[in-house]
Amino acid sequence: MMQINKNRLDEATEVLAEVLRFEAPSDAVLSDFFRHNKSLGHRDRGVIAETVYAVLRNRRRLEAWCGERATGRRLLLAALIKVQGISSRQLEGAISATEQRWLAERQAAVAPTLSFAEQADLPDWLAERLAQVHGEAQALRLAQALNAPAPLDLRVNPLKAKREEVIERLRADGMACEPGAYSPLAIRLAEKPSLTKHPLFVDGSIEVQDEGSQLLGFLVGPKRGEMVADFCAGAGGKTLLLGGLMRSTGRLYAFDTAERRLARLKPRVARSGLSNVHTSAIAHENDARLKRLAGKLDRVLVDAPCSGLGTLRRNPDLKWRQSPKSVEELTGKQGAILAAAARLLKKGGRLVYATCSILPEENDAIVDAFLAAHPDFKLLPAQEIFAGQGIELACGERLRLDPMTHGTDGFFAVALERNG
Ligand SMILES: C[S@@+](CC[C@H](N)C(=O)[O-])C[C@H]1O[C@@H](n2cnc3c(N)ncnc32)[C@H](O)[C@@H]1O
Repeated sequence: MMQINKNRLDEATEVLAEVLRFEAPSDAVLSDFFRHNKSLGHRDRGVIAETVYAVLRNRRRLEAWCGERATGRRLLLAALIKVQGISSRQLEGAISATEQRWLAERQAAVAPTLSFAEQADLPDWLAERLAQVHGEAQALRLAQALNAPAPLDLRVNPLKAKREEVIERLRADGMACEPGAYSPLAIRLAEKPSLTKHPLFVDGSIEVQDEGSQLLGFLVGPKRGEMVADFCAGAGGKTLLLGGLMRSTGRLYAFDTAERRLARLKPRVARSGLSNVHTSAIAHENDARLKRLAGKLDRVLVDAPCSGLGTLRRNPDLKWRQSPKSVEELTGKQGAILAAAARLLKKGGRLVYATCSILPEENDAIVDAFLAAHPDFKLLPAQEIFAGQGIELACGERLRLDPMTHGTDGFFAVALERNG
């Protein structure tokens, strides 16, 4: 049972006020806060982060429960009681007499009637959009799965270790874990221990990566000796997997427009033991540096910048930070990046378009428009690509993953082959 005290509650109140301004990603606001409050111990940090995230995940239901004047502080108290199962007695030493009276009054009040969007704990626009796509009942189940915390998944680096050995070692170290359901390299932990100092992490045998994200690497399916590009590599979660599947042979370009993100890839590449990765910051998707690669690559992954709404389990703030307007802006970029990346492929080469979004406008709509404008590309059924690697996943042509059905984050991906 979580231990709450006055200090933890006051610190959480302070950082939540900053988080609820939604000017920066919540994980960045929290890390910054902890960096400036070094006296907080590991446990304090855990409790504060968990409670802030409980508010972000359940904000609409908690606001309704609080009634009028749902301040950040009240939302925290509501989250402790309604989400984290703390009793008002346990809170007595941590809160004022006025707050105790307010809590007692709210607990005695009749439960409010919730709208569909409040039940789904999504902004109205997103709840409506998901209901249009899936129908209300299914949209509600999907929302509930997206509003729950994610498990911790690891990916084994095939250059350094075997999955069974890693599982054995983690279990010997007291960590309950199971092989992933789909990715041959995935391990799912029962809890969320900090692993950054674990010898297997330090020596590059494991990385933290959602199992769904791993499946995108298998859809690219690069072979030894090939020329491959990870066009939107970021900090390189997928680059590392692609490099491992290539057994560190051939050439793997990691491009991104954000130099700071690419910089975070460097130490990860060093740990992984890969020697085939070439990182390069580009100014935009039509950067002149890409010209010399036109028509030369065997495989290109476009892990496009997207709303991230498939990752609400890990980034619940995104549902409050995205809007129809931000999604529209992203769709323009996605189409342009896909068209530019396609030029790098040689005949017979494979292009994978992927997002961690659950919105058709960022997914099918982008691929359909691309296929209409590029008759020299055709879809390769994702299910067959997986089956060829011994991965059983009944996904048909286009891969759609979601936490409700697969226990992974929400992802969309298609594989396209250049024929002309
Ligand atoms: C979904 S993230 C990539 C995550 C990364 N592949 C991973 O697995 O960790 C999308 C990335 O696209 C990058 N990006 C945005 N615009 C771009 C462009 N025009 N060309 C290439 N990359 C771009 C962003 O900086 C961001 O790192």
